[in-house]
Amino acid sequence: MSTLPTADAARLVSRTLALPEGVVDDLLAVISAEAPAREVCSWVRRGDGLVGWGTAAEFTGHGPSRFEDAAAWWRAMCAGAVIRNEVGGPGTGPVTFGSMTYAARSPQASHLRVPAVVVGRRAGRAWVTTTTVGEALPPTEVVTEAASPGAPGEIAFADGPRTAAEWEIAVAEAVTRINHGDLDKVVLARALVARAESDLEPRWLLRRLAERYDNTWVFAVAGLVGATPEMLVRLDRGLASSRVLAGTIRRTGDDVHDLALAASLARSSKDLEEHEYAVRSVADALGRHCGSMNVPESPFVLHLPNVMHLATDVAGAVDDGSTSLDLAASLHPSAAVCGTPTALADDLIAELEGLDRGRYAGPVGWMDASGDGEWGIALRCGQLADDDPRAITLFAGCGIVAGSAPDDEVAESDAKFLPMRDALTATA
Ligand SMILES: C=C(O[C@@H]1C=C(C(=O)O)C=C[C@H]1O)C(=O)O
Repeated sequence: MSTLPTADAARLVSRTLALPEGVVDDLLAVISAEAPAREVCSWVRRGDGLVGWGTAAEFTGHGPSRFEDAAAWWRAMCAGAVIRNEVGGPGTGPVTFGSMTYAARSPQASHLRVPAVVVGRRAGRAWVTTTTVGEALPPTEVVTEAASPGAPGEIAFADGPRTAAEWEIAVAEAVTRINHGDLDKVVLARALVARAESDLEPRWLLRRLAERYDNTWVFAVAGLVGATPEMLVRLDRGLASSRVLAGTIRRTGDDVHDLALAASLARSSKDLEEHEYAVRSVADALGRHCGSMNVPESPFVLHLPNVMHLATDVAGAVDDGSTSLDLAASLHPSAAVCGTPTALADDLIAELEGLDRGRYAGPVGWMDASGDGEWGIALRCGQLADDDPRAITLFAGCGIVAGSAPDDEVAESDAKFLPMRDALTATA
């Protein structure tokens, strides 16, 4: 069902040039104002990362083989490529952004997208890559600040397939199944639909998200826009690392009280148990590709403006030639977004959630021709509607374990909607 290129079509031609200091102070500001919403690509954290626009090549895939098909497509595109790269290092040369569906059963497509123009920044160095499919090197792009995006105006929010009250009942049912011994943990998600007065611009949302959530990766791929705090896997010249999050507490706005809450989160047996399942699932999957691993014994508390999470950074030295997308495929779905055991949790999600997650909770990120890249989990995000430029569906989910209280989980999901809700309703 996937669109694989023919050998002829696979000839990527790409040129990467260094940009002088001062040209790119703000990656998000250089994204072309003319780019249609679905063409805007972003992966930016604290000013570093990659943005892109335009289309050199595109892959869409479905079903259980979507990761394999995407990996084969990128290998074919890179095998025939002509690459002029005067910068070097991860994220230079031709780059594909990607966003994969959470579930193999989703009717929605998984995407790889090679922008015509990519601008990157890392440790004070900036570059521009132009890519095309054909014979001749593409012309270079003049990188400048684009016109500011417009605010979306008044926003109306409506329930997704389930109201909060209906979702609470689904959570209660999940707790019953867990107490009955059917499984240990399941992650259930809910959706909200937002409709704006004016067309929604990813550039507006990205900017607002980056301003407030500097501990996250601010992403956009094929209309999926968000700010994720969770790094599924980064591969940088053989070193793989992953930031596992699970176990959450809402912030109150009172810093002293929040510190006390952070201390209680680090001691909460319910949250530590939920966290341990997620770390195990990532460490086991990554361990299959790595000669040596570093798995810290206890988590730290990651502070975000809306919530705090238990977090563990896992690392390993990859010894089997896997690319970052191969690693993302074997890590997905982790217990942070699915549950434990995986197959039972996945079945319960299908039974109770009443939602097509689409690409929410799937891997989102980028990869270069060497296979290095970064894939986060698409959380704290929204999917722009295909048929309505003013509509976006927002998603939030919570890990449910034996000690979970359904009303607390509703409040936690509300807190997880906040980054996108605030970005939509910000006035400037
Ligand atoms: C599923 C989401 O978040 C995940 C669930 C968490 C939890 O239940 O504690 C914490 C971080 C994420 O791994 C989401 O934000 O939608």
